Amino acid sequence: MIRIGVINISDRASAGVYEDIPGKAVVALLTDWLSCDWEPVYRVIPDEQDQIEATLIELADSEGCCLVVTTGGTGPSPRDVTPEATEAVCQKMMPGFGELMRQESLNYVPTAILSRQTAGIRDQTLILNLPGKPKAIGQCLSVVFPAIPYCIDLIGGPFLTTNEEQMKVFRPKA
Ligand SMILES: Nc1ncnc2c1ncn2[C@@H]1O[C@H](COP(=O)(O)OP(=O)(O)OP(=O)(O)O)[C@@H](O)[C@H]1O
Ligand SMILES: Nc1nc2c(c(=O)[nH]1)N[C@H]1C(S)=C(S)[C@@H](COP(=O)(O)O)O[C@H]1N2
Repeated sequence: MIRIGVINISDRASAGVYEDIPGKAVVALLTDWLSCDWEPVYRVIPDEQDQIEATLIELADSEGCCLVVTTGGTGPSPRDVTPEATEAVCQKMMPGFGELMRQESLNYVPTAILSRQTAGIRDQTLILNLPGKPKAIGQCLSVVFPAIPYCIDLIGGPFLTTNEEQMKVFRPKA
């Protein structure tokens, strides 16, 4: 079974002050888009770098997720450390994901440039950061998702397929 990790990184969501709207939005979008069998591995944790790194490693190495999507903790506030934790556990960074998501987000908010969201590869897992604002989830994930299945192919992960009417992905011809 294909497994995809979803981690909401937020002090307030992990304390139960908020409902986890961003994490649920990620699961809902992937459910709409993916036509292959898959299951989410879902966590809600505070903005603690050690805990973020440990959860990313657990979902990649022990839970076997080919993709881990994080929400929140990408901004400039002192407790926003999601990009640092991502970089610490990845062998290779994929800066194009953050560049494209920020460019797209600028169509909605001038504060798009405040997100340091990025992506990286840990062995056979792609880790992707999204901002924590519920509205940002679809705006960011939909613009980068067309390249994600091929990225997972290239790192030796499972073959992700989508419902073409909902989400058309791109794989270059051999
Ligand atoms: N479940 C939610 N419902 C409504 N707004 C949310 C929710 N989660 C996040 N947000 C909004 O997104 C912003 C950024 O979210 P993020 O998770 O990065 O930080 P946060 O929720 O402020 O986390 P923390 O509690 O760690 O400060 C929040 O300030 C809030 O405006
Ligand atoms: N698409 C989109 N991107 C966005 C936003 C948004 O509302 N929509 N908010 C921005 C703001 S105000 C901040 S502070 C940063 C960081 O958000 P985070 O700390 O929740 O990750 O994301 C930015 N990117």
